[in-house]
Amino acid sequence: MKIMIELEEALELVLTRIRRVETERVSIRNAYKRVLAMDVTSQIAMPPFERSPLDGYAYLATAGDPLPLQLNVVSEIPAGTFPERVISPGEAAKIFTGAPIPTGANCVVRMEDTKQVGDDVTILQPVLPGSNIIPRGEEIKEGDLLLKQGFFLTPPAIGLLAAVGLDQVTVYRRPRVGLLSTGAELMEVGQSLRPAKIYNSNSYTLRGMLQEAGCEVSVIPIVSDEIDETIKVLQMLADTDMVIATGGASVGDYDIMRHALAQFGCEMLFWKLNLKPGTPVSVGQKEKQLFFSLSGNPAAAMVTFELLVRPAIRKLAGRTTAEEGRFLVKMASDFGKTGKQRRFLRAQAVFKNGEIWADLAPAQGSGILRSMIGSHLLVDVPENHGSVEPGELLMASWIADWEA
Ligand SMILES: Nc1nc2c(c(=O)[nH]1)N[C@H]1C(S)=C(S)[C@@H](COP(=O)(O)OP(=O)(O)OC[C@H]3O[C@@H](n4cnc5c(N)ncnc54)[C@H](O)[C@@H]3O)O[C@H]1N2
Ligand code: MOO
Repeated sequence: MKIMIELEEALELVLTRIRRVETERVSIRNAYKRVLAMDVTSQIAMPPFERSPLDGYAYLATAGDPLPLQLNVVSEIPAGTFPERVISPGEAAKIFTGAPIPTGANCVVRMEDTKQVGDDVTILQPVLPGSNIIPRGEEIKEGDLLLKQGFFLTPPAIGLLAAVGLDQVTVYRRPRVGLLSTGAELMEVGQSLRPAKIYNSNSYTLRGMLQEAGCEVSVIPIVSDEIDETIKVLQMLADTDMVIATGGASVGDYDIMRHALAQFGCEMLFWKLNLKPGTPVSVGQKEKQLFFSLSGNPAAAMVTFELLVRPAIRKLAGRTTAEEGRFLVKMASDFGKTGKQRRFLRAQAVFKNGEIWADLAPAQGSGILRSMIGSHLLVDVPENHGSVEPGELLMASWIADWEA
């Protein structure tokens, strides 16, 4: 097992082990935030017919039309009505927005530039041939590739599926993730706090992050620091794709997680990342299941979730669209960095003069959950960097899917 590796190496080790989940058919009504498992091509053109973008009159325009132009209104075409009547020279059809252009007409003049009296209309502002006609297939042609496999279905994407008449799509099933918190000091909410105990918060934080990432989550209430009990719990999670445990990850006598994983039959990929917070991460694999043992420290667990677990879930879920990129931010605060290790700092994004400034959360301790409230960014301070100065440029990434 490798010990103390770089994040990038850890990501590669983990991502090569991940096979995306199987597929299922769902109604587009239930497809929001699901991942497409098929390429979607359109069977129809959109719009399926030439149509009018405005309310007015359709007629056959020529370059030398007199001004004003007198026409005989021979039909009316509301949206949704097929125009049977062919329009001959000297005739016009009263037409409404979204209605098909009648045969024989080659333009639409807007209502405001006309005057109708009885069956006669005067065109006060004649238009050129071709004016105000939306061509068939303006947006989509038959056979167009609309969305690729791996696309994360957003509201406009689902609207697009509806626009071309698809009522069902093949998507990847939701990843199933098991979550457990270890620690003899932990208590569940709803009980009064006993001496030397704290409430379990990690299960709640991570459950939300997993649900937001589109996972089905099985939460196991608190597990003690016993290897045997931990193995029993891991057995209970046999039908999950991934298990995330917090606590018991470090070097103490009660830090049993990686030993439990190994005894359970996992191949251990690595232990410890060369970064802070969250150094003592380990990852194991048993058959198709991946196991992440994260630090019990609440902020450290969230940061390593962002850095390592989230990309793994994206791949498991079948997503292929680009991850949120990294970008330069200007530091709005200083940070007296003591250790040599690479450090990820939590910061609020502040927009000033068209630039993104990173205003650091006041407390950066691994256990300080409040530092994640209102933090939008993880700022990457390289190894051996020394203290961070205000105005300095550093790389950062968005902490996905959160709002302040
Ligand atoms: N001698 C050493 N000690 C420690 C080292 C080290 O290298 N040598 N590493 C430190 C670092 S860095 C970290 S990070 C922590 C990681 O500890 P564990 O992953 O083993 O986590 P625990 O000890 O179980 O818990 C740490 C901290 O977080 C609290 N906690 C745990 N679970 C929860 C939960 N579900 N909800 C809320 N809070 C939780 C726990 O009570 C501890 O206070 O190890 C250092 N030690
Ligand atoms: O790696 Mo730990 O989270 O720094 O304290």
